Amino acid sequence: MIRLTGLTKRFGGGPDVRTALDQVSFDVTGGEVVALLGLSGSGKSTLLAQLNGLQRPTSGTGTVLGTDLAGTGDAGLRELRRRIGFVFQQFHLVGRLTVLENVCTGALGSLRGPRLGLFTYPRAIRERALDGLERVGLAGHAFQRADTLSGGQQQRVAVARSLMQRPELLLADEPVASLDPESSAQIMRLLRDVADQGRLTVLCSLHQVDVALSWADRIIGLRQGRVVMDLATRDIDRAEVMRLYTEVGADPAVLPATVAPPTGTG
Ligand SMILES: Nc1ncnc2c1ncn2[C@@H]1O[C@H](COP(=O)(O)OP(=O)(O)OP(=O)(O)O)[C@@H](O)[C@H]1O
Repeated sequence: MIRLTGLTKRFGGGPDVRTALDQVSFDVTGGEVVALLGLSGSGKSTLLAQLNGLQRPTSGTGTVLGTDLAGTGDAGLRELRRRIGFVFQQFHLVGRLTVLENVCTGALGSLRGPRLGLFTYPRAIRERALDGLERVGLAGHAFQRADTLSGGQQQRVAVARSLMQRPELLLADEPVASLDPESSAQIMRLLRDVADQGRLTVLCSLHQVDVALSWADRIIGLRQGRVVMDLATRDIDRAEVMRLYTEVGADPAVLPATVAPPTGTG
């Protein structure tokens, strides 16, 4: 599903060069649910942007769903992105459109030409979008303007929209950072259900250690762009994960041993 070997990403050059990812190596197998943890600036978003081909690595190799991240052209990377769902911290819904139409936009990658208005989408797409809303518990809000929903509801719509692509891999970048604890729990349960029912692989960056521990099969911890922790959640305790945040000045090389989780953690 995912194989990264020595993946490095640098921004800028000369004295201002910034290494966002430093020799990142790990594999993710199908159906795994992985939380990415680390301080602000540790490289989580950059890693997700590498995985969906939005940014190219500076060095190292990476393969996602069989696509070589460094060696594939722009068209090939666009094709890869059609197979990957993405959920962001900001939901990016179009506020003036109905909830249902927002979900339909998730299918645009498989349609030709732009669509303006719900009824310009094929009926099969509208039906699938409605099923998706049912799944996230919002079918009753289908014809409401998206900007009339709460933040938690909007994020559920965003999840339904991302599933319209029938993704093989779902990447989420701090999907609950702007939500209250109850809405956060709902979204994480939803992502877990979606992963379990669809045998979907999920990688999700998070700032909430407890959410990650109760939700993920595996935790990958980053510090200054390096993987310093890679453990199955069942083999890890909270104090160990907190070291990612507390030993701020520590050299990443001396942080908790990187332990590859056993295969089949999902
Ligand atoms: N486009 C860019 N140009 C220059 N530097 C960048 C760029 N994107 C990220 N960086 C730098 O790379 C490092 C990693 O950033 P990244 O956004 O991946 O961290 P993060 O762990 O996702 O942080 P946060 O939790 O705050 O979202 C940071 O030092 C950041 O300033």
